[in-house]
Amino acid sequence: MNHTTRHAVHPEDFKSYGTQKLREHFLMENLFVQDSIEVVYTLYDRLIVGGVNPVTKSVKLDTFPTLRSENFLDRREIGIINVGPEASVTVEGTEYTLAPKEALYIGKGVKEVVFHPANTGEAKFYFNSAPAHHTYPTKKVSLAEAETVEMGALENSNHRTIRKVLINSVVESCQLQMGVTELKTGSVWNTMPAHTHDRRMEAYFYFELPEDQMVCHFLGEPQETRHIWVKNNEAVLSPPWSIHSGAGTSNYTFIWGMAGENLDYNDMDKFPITDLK
Ligand SMILES: O=C(O)C(=O)C[C@H](O)C(=O)CO
Ligand SMILES: [Zn+2]
Repeated sequence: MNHTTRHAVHPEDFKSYGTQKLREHFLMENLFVQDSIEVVYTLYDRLIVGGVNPVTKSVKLDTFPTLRSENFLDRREIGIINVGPEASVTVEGTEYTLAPKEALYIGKGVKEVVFHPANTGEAKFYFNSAPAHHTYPTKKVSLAEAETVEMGALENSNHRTIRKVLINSVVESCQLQMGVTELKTGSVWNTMPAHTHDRRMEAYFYFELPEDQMVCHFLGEPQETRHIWVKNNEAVLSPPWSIHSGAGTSNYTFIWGMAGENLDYNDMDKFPITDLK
């Protein structure tokens, strides 16, 4: 397992950041390394962002020094979404086969989680993990079980399907929420009108983006926005004071994950498009 730490940034300092510093603090590249688990430990609600790419062998979710716990999930919960071909995850001996984009919630206290290679193609799992003080049961969630909403319109280049897979109407969790948003062909804008939610931080992971295309991801306070160019299979952190919205040079899919003060997806402050700066 390889792990790095991201410290929290003050919005006043953020205003002075150039391209390199923005990328160092907010962009998460190289989340998939063969037969390894890549972990970014953030100081935003202590959310962990991770990627697993088991190819030649199964890979166990080990603890790492920052956690100072015997097992990764001793004081945490985790949400895993399959971003590769069908592949399975074993949780204390029970195997869960995940079709593409299916999700698995695993509660606090589980001692053993193992990610397995796919039968066809390269398995890839993306995960978010947050501190937890209560144990909720492990649950697999299919896309059909997700709370699904259609948003936007092709005329505004933002027609998309938001699937809330790990959300409190579908699965019990302490603070973690995750979902999968798919842009329709011809639509490129996500999360517009943009919003913030001071009560929760968020991370976006972009995938199903052609290798020669990119997403221009916008972040910052609504009247002090900056951008980061993001490639396929890369993630971006969004502090609670920041908008998180992107426009791709093609359509794409992304996973959003949140942790913080509440579990209320609709608790967000939307900004009129014409107020953005
Ligand atoms: O396309 C969207 O809009 C989203 O998917 C928005 C995210 O779900 C989000 O930002 C939740 O806070
Ligand atoms: Zn949001």
